[in-house]
Amino acid sequence: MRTAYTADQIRAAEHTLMATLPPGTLMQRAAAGLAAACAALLGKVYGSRVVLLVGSGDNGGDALWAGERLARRGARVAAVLAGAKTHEAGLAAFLRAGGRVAERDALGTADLVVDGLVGIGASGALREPYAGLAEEANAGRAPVVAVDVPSGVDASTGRVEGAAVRARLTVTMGALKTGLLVDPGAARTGRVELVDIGLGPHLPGPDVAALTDGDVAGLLPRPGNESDKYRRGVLGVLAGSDLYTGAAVLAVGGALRAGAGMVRYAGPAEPVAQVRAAWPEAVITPLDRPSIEDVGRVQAWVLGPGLGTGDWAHELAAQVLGTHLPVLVDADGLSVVAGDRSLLRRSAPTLITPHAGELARLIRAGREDIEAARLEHARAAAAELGVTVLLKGSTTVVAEESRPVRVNPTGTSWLATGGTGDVLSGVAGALLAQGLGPYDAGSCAAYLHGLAGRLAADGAPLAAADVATAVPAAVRALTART
Ligand SMILES: NC(=O)C1=CN([C@@H]2O[C@H](COP(=O)(O)OP(=O)(O)OC[C@H]3O[C@@H](n4cnc5c(N)ncnc54)[C@H](OP(=O)(O)O)[C@@H]3O)[C@@H](O)[C@H]2O)[C@@H](O)CC1
Ligand SMILES: Nc1ncnc2c1ncn2[C@@H]1O[C@H](COP(=O)(O)OP(=O)(O)O)[C@@H](O)[C@H]1O
Ligand SMILES: [K+]
Repeated sequence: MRTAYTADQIRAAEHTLMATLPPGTLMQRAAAGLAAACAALLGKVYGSRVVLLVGSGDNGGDALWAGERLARRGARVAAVLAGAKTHEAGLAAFLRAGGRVAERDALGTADLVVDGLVGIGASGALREPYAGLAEEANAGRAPVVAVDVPSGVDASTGRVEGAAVRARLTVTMGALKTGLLVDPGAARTGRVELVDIGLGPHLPGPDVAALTDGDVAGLLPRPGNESDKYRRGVLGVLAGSDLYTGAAVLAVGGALRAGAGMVRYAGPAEPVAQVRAAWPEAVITPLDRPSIEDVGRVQAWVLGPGLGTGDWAHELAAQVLGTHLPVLVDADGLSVVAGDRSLLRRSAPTLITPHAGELARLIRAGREDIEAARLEHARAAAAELGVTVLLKGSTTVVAEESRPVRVNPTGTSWLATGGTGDVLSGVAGALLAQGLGPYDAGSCAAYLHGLAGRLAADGAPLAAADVATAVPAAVRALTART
């Protein structure tokens, strides 16, 4: 598990650790790691041109002390001082080592730029001259190494208001910051390297967590010797309508590929014909009225993709959410519950899988506000609705009350195509049916779906059905790597 923390959490841990150490020790540890990472990126240190963007706080101090180390190894290091004040000891050591203070035009000839403008002490959008320097660094040819966080990215949330550095590499001190894992901030970090400064024992419980291959491999249910199709977990899928048939086919496909012992599909004539043709493995109940009575026993339900939003869908939603089984609500199912939130008041686990627009309708917020602050809104929705929330998008997050938000590290923007969400609902539903709780089912499904998306795309466009097809390969890949 990779864990990440807010700026306040980091600051508190640093405070405790610093009290046990001689002054300056942490900054020296940070600078040593930063200088080593810069040297590795440069390849050849001697004679290379490094430009430091130095803000007024300790983030600038880190940059200056790392610049000092690089200068001692023969790099030509220039510091552009952006703040009204500068870390005094860092600047003095930097100058002693042969570093020089320069104007911003030094950026034009840099081989490497070190962004030490602001770190966890930043507040609000970058002000001038910081904002202009960040943009100039982004426009240049030299790779940018961000110190702790790319300046302009909110370390605690990943929010970006205004200009922000776009780094090739972010060297972060002590522990990951939440903003490095969540878009739009995560899109600015490049590769993230963690420098151990001894903070570990002083950190509290994490703000967010990201699963790894090993975590997912450990959580995924596997059939044992004694397994049969019923014991592995049966999923019921209520999806599709005569108008929208594809959603049913894709959701059932995702579920079958994600290890359900059996998938029972129930729906009207058109999607029944399509699902039957695509998936002979599914057990099908044609519905001429909205009732789950004849569907047979299941261990979990998926409700919603392509279902429509009229009386038919409302009736099915009321019945399924009235059971004591885990239910995943997606797509049209979310529109139905947005119109009648009392349907979500139940004691069995409920996992909802909205994209930003669907969550906006559910919690009466603005879509753009949700996209800019995914974590906060997913958390707020989980608390307000009393359900587990998987918020889809460029960074998928899974929020459940009193637990760190799980931030999904896999995926590719090739997944931004119609129908991939339907596949995800099938995958997550299958994991619920196999006995995972909604928090693990949601976060493992997002992980597998993102990995399957990467395998299916492999640098080129994909269709949603390809993602379902690639789910077994994703399971194999992550198992092989652990
Ligand atoms: N503590 C430790 O033990 C260790 C800390 N470490 C390092 O210290 C970093 C934290 O340092 P920090 O606390 O000095 O804050 P920091 O991020 O440099 O910036 C604060 C200054 O920036 C300014 N400013 C703020 N917002 C702004 C804006 N929007 N636009 C423009 N300017 C803005 C504001 O200055 P002002 O404008 O008030 O002059 C404020 O005072 C941390 O990220 C890590 O790199 C490591 O060495 C490990 C050990
Ligand atoms: N820019 C992106 N980067 C990565 N994944 C994305 C991006 N945009 C969308 N996705 C993923 O693609 C899927 C789209 O789901 P959804 O919006 O429900 O589409 P649909 O309703 O057409 O199935 C989600 O899993 C989402 O996380
Ligand atoms: K920075």
